[in-house]
Amino acid sequence: MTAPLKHSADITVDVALGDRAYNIVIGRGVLDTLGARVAALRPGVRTAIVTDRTVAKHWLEQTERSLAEAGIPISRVIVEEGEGSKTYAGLEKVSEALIAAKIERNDLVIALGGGVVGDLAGFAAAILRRGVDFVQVPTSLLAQVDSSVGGKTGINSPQGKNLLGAFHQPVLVIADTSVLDTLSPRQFRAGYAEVAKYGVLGDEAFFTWLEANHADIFSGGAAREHAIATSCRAKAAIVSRDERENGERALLNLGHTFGHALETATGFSDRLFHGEGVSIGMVLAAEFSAKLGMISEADASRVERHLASVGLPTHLQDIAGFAQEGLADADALMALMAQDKKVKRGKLTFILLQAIGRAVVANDLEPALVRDFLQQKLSG
Ligand SMILES: NC(=O)c1ccc[n+]([C@@H]2O[C@H](COP(=O)([O-])OP(=O)(O)OC[C@H]3O[C@@H](n4cnc5c(N)ncnc54)[C@H](O)[C@@H]3O)[C@@H](O)[C@H]2O)c1
Ligand SMILES: O=C(O)C(=O)C[C@@H](O)[C@H](O)[C@H](O)COP(=O)(O)O
Ligand SMILES: [Zn+2]
Repeated sequence: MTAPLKHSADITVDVALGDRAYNIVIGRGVLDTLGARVAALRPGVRTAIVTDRTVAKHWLEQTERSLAEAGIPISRVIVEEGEGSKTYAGLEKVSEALIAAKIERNDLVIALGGGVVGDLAGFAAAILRRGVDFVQVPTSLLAQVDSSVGGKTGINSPQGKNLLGAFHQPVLVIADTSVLDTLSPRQFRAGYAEVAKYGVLGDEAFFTWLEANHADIFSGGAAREHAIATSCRAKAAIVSRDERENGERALLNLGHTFGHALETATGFSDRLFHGEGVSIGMVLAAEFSAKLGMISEADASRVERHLASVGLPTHLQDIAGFAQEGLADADALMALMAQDKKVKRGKLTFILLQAIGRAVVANDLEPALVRDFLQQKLSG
């Protein structure tokens, strides 16, 4: 039994990317330091905050106050919440608003929100006047542990997840853990899937720690900050070694080949949040690894048990409306997975497990093997 953690002072994690390096600042209340940090980083800058309606209701005033107190001019763009904004239409809305606000090349876009706002605002910043810097202020658990770090930005196509985008690193990430207090339990849980992912893919000791400490993470204890910082360190380390996913970074995609296909099949709707798709996808990846003889059935069950124990969906049948057309159909899911960005010369790439804490990139998998596995899961 480990001693309970105490709430720590702010934690800073460096993302070591040479001239694109930046800090992730994690802690309760760090949102109030945003203005001073931005002013120090970019004296005289003007900003445009991009956020969604729900986040604006809870956190826009405090964000604007911090910037205003540092004398920073602000304009704002507010989009609808949810994946419906991570679209061509959402990108047009944000881009045109930034142009109308006369955001110049040396100004800053501030993404205040979850992964949807971060990906959307980051992509708009990447293409506005061929590239404007941006700051991530992640407000969901998922965004604090994953999407705000690493510079993947983009939007969805009706044909697949994140099919349009750019690598565009933020210049600063401010992760105020107190903003998570207003996040819904279902959204918090969805974000937890990406936390567990770091343990499953590369850190068995962290996974074991999560098994013992998840209740404290969910109730807002000090374990929460530790989990967020550990996740950010893991992602920062991988991204700094392989910024553009030529190799090792693909490990961060554990569960996503299946998960993204499921999100697309459910129309990027509330039937399945991204983290929920990752949860089911991670279990499928573990079970597929077991079927291929790479890990034991017991290890695959251990992954499933932990995710299920926090209330995450872990089976295809857990998705609302599972029996509807498209989902319970192995060929349809195979067709969706064919659009995955890891596909090379038409061949699927999967992230599989050699152990809990040791994921590997598997290229060239025989499609029939994947299809048979899916068929078995769909009818099981
Ligand atoms: N770029 C990356 O590396 C990366 C990594 C993981 C996920 N993603 C993407 O991130 C998206 C999912 O992100 P998400 O789970 O944050 O979803 P999201 O951005 O839709 O946020 C979830 C919901 O919670 C609300 N919300 C956010 N913060 C809140 C707060 N503090 N209080 C109250 N409500 C709050 C939002 O309004 C929204 O309704 C997906 O599109 C996924 O593809 C990107
Ligand atoms: O940062 C990465 O790399 C990831 O794969 C993190 C994922 O959690 C995230 O969902 C990412 O957006 C997926 O990337 P994609 O390239 O498969 O769209
Ligand atoms: Zn993800």
